[in-house]
Amino acid sequence: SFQRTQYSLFSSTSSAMAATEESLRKALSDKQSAVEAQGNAVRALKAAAAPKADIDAAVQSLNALKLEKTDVERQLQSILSSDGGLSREAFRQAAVNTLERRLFYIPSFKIYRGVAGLYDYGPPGCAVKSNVLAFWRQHFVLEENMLEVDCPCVTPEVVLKASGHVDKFTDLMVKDEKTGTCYRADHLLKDFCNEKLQKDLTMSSEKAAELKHVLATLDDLSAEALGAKIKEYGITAPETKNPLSDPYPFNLMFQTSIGPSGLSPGYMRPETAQGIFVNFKDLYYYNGNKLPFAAAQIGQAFRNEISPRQGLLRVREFTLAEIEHFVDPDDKSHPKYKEVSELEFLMFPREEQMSGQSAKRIRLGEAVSKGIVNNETLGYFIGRVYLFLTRLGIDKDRLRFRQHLANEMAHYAADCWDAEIECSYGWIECVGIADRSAYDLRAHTDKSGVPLVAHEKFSEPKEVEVLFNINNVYIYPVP
Ligand SMILES: Nc1ncnc2c1ncn2[C@@H]1O[C@H](COP(=O)(O)OP(=O)(O)OP(=O)(O)O)[C@@H](O)[C@H]1O
Repeated sequence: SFQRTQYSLFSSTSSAMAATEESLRKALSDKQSAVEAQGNAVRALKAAAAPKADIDAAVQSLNALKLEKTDVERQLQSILSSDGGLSREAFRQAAVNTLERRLFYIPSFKIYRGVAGLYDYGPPGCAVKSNVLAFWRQHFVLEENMLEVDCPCVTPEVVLKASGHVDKFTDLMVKDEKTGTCYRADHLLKDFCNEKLQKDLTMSSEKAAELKHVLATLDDLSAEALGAKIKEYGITAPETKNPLSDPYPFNLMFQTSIGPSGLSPGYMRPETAQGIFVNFKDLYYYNGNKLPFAAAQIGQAFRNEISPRQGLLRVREFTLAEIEHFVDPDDKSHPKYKEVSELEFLMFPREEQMSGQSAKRIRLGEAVSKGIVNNETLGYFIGRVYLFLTRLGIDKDRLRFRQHLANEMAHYAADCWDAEIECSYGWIECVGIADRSAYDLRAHTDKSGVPLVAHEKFSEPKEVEVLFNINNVYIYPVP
């Protein structure tokens, strides 16, 4: 309850704050121009040796304008650091100190000075975690009759090669050119934009809009584009101010080898989903060879994050709870969709992000019928995640569903939405909901040679034409 009371101090909604901020920035830039013009007028009067009364009157209006400008500056400053009088940083520090003192969590291996991104849960932390997981299991696995599995964390290379993780599970990294310290390139750019927006009161509204656009499209930037922005804004290493290298990809998986020979490479799994995909054939059989069905898994995931920060929000080992729902690609309706279609909450479609608008309240049914959300099944899970998070106690005004930008999604994905929660670190992704098409099943079918497919029995026999390209053995089923 301590936490909820403190958070309720941050009262303004972010969209109202954004509108006020924009109008204050505009007012400040108008006042700045007026002060400059009046200053020029005073100088011109003095140069022309105008009568003293005229000069005094002009100086008086200049001073009045300066006062008005200072007033707008103060208002802008106050909304930029606004949190009801309690600084977010100070509040967070107080919360962290309390949680650590009461052993909700403890930096792992503390007596050896700890390891960044690794944490232990103490007794109350274990109790909270176990309650959250029990509720997750109840809300998703039991209420939806999902098939739960529990697979190993150590995964042979072949599985993660097939899924694309060995080649593509990377973040863009930059290095301090003198000390070699590593940073995540997009995080440095994000911090730069946020700090500028908060602290640079003289920034024009055009520049502010540009930085907001960079923030909105950050996940969309290629290594080259990120490098160009870092250079353009003169971003340097945070601690030393040394120049930074160009961004380059770093694979986040912890590598290991399985067995004593060292000949069988493996990785600590970066997600639990692959365990479900490789078991598809048996799970489908267990489900009576029928679609749709869902499988779920709760377990540890490991990511060698470049520079873990933000406490428990970005760590190197964490518990993931994942669901894979398998559906007929030609029929993505959901029998229980009606149960969630009337829910209304904050959604942030990609169009709004690109044009610099804020998230808005949309009825889920409307988002699906207008095609903003790609299909009913995806919409159903967005609704279920909304119910899960709000029943867990998340404030619905600090919860939004943000659609991935086109390039942010993997090429095979049809649509992706992140549930984001606004906390003292800003909007943080907590759940990812994606229509991944049949990419993973197809990839494991190709690599393993075991067909991970479902069959549909038509009520009437159908005649289909199949074209064979003998050279490449491509098969084109004609619907
Ligand atoms: N290092 C981490 N520590 C804690 N939670 C994480 C970490 N990485 C991802 N998550 C959480 O796991 C969920 C699923 O992971 P997903 O693969 O979608 O993340 P992601 O999009 O790769 O994350 P990001 O791009 O922020 O690194 C995310 O929604 C996020 O809440």
